[in-house]
Amino acid sequence: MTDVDSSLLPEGLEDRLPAEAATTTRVMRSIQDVMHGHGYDRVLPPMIEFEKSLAARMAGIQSRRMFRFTDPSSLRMMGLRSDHTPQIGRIAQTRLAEAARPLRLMYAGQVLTIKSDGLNPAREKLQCGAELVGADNLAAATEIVSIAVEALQAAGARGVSVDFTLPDLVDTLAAKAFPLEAGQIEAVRRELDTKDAGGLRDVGGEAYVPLLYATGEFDSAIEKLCEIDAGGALASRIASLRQIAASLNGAARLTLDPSERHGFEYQTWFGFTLYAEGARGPVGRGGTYRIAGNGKDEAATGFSLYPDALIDLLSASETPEDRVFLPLGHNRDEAARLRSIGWRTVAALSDADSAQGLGCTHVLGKGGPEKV
Ligand SMILES: N[C@@H](Cc1c[nH]c[nH+]1)C(=O)O
Repeated sequence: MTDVDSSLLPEGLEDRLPAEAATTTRVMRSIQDVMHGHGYDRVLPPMIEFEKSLAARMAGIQSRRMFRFTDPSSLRMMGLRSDHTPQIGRIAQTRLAEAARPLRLMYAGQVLTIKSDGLNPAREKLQCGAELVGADNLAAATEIVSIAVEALQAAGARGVSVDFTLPDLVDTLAAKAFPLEAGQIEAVRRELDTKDAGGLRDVGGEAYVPLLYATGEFDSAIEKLCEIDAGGALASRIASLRQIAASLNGAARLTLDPSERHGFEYQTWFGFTLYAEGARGPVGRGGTYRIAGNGKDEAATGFSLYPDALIDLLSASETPEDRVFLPLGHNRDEAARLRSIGWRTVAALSDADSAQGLGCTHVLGKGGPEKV
C-alpha cells in the first residue's frame, strides 16, 4: 500500500529540481557578489529564535504571520524567521553594538510565513539583502536603492522597475497639515489602501484624496504630489525622492505610489518595491526604518530581494551546462585537468552506463572531450 501523505509536500512548499536549483545557485551568488563588492559583510542568523526577539525590535512586525511553537527544551515561545531584517537588527544591537557605524551587513537564506502573500501561494521564500545600520538619510537611501537594482541586474533581471512610496505619509500629514483624530487614522489608511476616493471622503479624509492621483510614472506623479499643499510637511521627502530618482540615472523605470503600504510594516519615511519584467509579483522591497534598542534606537536602511520569481523566469531559458562522460578506465589525470578548467565530468560506474543515458554532451576520447 502506498502512503500518499508521505510523498506530498504541504501547501506552499516545494522542491527545486536540478535545473532550477542550478539557476538558484547562480542567481544567489550574483546578488551576493554585488553586495559583497559594495562592502557588505555576510552574517548567518539562525532559522529559529525567541519570538520576542523577532518581533520586538521593529514597530509593526506581525508575529501572527510567523510559524510559532513552544521550545520543548526551554519551554519558551519560538518563531521561525519570516524576514531577516529584524535578525540583522538584533545582531547590530547586541554582538556588533561596538562595531563602527554605518555598519554594512548582508544575508541570504530562506524565510517562512504561515499564510502565503496575495496571489503568490509560496510560504517559503528565498530572501537575500543588505542592511545599512546607522543611517536613514538621503545618502543611505540612494546607496541602498542603487545596490538593489544593480544586484537584480547582475542576477539576470531585465526591465527592472522601482516603485517609490512614503510609508509614514499618513502619520506625517495627520500630525499637522491634514489633522485626523486618532480613531480616524486607520480608516483613512484603509481607504487609501483600496484607493477609494468616495470612501476617503466618507471617513473625513477629503484632504487625502489628491494622494490617490499622485501615482504612476515618477516624473508626473511627483509633480502632482508637489501640488498638494501640506504646509511644507512633504517638501524634504519630495526633494529626497527626486534626488534618489536622479541618482539611478536611467538604470530602472521609476514609478511613485506615495500611499502604498502593503509589505511596509516597519519602514519610515522612505520605501520602495522592485519589479522585473516577466517575473510574477514583486522581486524585492526596502526602505528606511528604526531598530529599537535598550534606550538606544538606531536608524537603518536596507533592502530584501525575493529572487524566486526571477529564478522561475530565468531557469526556463537557461542552457544546460556541458558535461563530459568518463568511460570506465579513463585517464584520471586528464579528467582532473578538465575539471580544473571548468568542465563537469560524469564517471561511468559500470559497463551499463553511457553518455546518452546520463545526459552527457561529450565523451572523453583520446584527444579530449568529443561531442556526442
Ligand atoms: N525586510 C523587508 C525589506 C527591508 C529590508 N530593510 C528594510 N526593509 C521586507 O522583506 O519586506
